[in-house]
Amino acid sequence: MQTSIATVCVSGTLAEKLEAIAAAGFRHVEIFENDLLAFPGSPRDVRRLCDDLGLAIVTCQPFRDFEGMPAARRTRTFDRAERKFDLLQELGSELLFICSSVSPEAETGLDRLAADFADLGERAAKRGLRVGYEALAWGRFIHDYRDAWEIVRRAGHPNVGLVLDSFHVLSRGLEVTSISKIPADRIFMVQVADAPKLEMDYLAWSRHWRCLPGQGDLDLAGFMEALATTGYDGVLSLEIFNDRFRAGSARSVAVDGHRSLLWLLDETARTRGAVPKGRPLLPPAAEVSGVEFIEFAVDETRRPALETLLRALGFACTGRHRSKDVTLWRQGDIRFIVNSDVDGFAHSYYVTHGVSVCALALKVPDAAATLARATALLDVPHQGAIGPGELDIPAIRGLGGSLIYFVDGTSALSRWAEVDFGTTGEPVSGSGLIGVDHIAQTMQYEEMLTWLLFYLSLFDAQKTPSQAVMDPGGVVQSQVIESGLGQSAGGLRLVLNGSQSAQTLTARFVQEFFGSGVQHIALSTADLRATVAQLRAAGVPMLAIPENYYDDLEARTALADAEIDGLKAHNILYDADASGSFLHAYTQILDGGFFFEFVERRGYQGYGAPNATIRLAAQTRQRGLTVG
Ligand SMILES: O=C(O)c1ccc(O)c(O)c1
Ligand SMILES: [Mg+2]
Repeated sequence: MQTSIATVCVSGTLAEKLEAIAAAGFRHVEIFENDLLAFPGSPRDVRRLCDDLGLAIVTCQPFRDFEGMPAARRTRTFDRAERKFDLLQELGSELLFICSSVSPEAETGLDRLAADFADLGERAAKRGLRVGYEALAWGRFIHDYRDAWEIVRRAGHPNVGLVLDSFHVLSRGLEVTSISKIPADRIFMVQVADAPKLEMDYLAWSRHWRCLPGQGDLDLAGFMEALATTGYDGVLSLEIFNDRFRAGSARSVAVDGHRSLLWLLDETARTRGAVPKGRPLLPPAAEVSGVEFIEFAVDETRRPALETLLRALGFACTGRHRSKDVTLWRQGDIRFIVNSDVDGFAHSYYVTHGVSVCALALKVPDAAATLARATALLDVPHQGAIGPGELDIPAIRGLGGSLIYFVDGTSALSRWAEVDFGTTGEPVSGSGLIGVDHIAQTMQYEEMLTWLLFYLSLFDAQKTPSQAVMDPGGVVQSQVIESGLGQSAGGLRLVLNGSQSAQTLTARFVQEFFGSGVQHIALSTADLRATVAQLRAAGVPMLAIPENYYDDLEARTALADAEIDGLKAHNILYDADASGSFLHAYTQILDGGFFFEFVERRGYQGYGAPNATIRLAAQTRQRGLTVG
């Protein structure tokens, strides 16, 4: 299939849209009618623009309210279609795209509608053009692709075919098995869009809430599977009407769009076990089995404070880099790197963001294959300066320009700590911390779908339903991404947070950090009370939780009084789900808006979301922030 995108998906003028679409690697484009109407040049100019950018125009759509017009209007409607044929020929496109009528004047009857298409097909054939028919989910009479197909079938004209649009099929919950019975050469074009599951009318849902494949809840895999069964090998075009995309960066949406299609095609080929011609399978989605290390960027002046904190948290400096001003800190299975080297990536990250997490290293089965997959999905590889004898760990750009390194257990990369660092011999006493439980990244609200797609397409990972969390300054959207269910379960847990309200802590972080980045890291322990007691004794500033919270716990849970007193004494929050219970506590917000969380999971699978409001209010109080 050939990937394509409709100009309606991205922001800007038509020229800007086309430029962004070509820059993202597309070779086919659908011009949306309004973009053409608003363009201050002739259709031939648009064609030239596309030619120069290497873009073929698949269609200029839609053509509305064609079929079923009463006799008095029929001639005029056909004249309108002839004018559209003229336009298409000027654009160098051969497909007239008709969406099902919503006209109050339209009449129905499958044979009656088929006759209109047969006549139009004849006119199209004379010009070497074709006519495609799409059932809109809110079409007056035709809103089911199976009816549209029946009309196309009865029209019985080789120049009349069906257009499928995943949104119109899946939003109505239509079965997709009938797609697999349609002959491939009768399908003239396919559009894809995902969408979150929402209870609203089809038109508003479609015009504002469509999103890229993988970002929503529709069963696109099932749709693609049925389509692939037909042997269809034509155009697969994104048609996304989305308010966020309209306000976002055209370049970024176009790249995300291309990525989503490459991913969708790869997933489809993979589940079918059939590799399409000219499109080799990508290396498989990486199963992340853990966080290998987390790297902090600092400078000489801020380094002592960070080291004091790490020591108080129970970490020991176990390694010193052989050629750079970089140290390795360990406790349990947690490895932190503190980078205050004045050359290189970490330093430039520090200059922009201050003390911050500048890189994450993830444990994958095959680091080279993961880098190859990332590159095929249009990620940007990063090549840092390599010191003598030092390992070259594969890396790509992640959120806010930070890095994601890939480390595997099979190549020389597994020995990065010994190769790059000399040991200090410092023993680790520890505070009971065992591993990295999850990493929370704070970003602009508009970027959330980008990073959701980024992680879901690169890694073997799932999303859980997005949650709205109340901050004293507004609403924060929170999106969890977790690595697969098999061996890598729990290997990667990420929480993406974004907010449209300027006064939330989330939004303030993005402002003060000068961009998006890691806002907190949650570390696990088997005994949170003991860990917190030790941290407090070592002087770690913990976040104070109000009494009322514990009174409420007493009222709504079956926890014993003594247990609640223990939680209260340590400022520990509590949650439970069907699989177990969860204790968690936070440091105060530290330098740069960053903080740590400490968690004890007792079979529990969530993230303490019901407590997020309490935590955000406590942090707002800690920082003396006012809202209003
Ligand atoms: O919202 C619409 O009107 C509209 C137009 C053209 C399409 O292809 C479509 O799916 C929807
Ligand atoms: Mg459509």
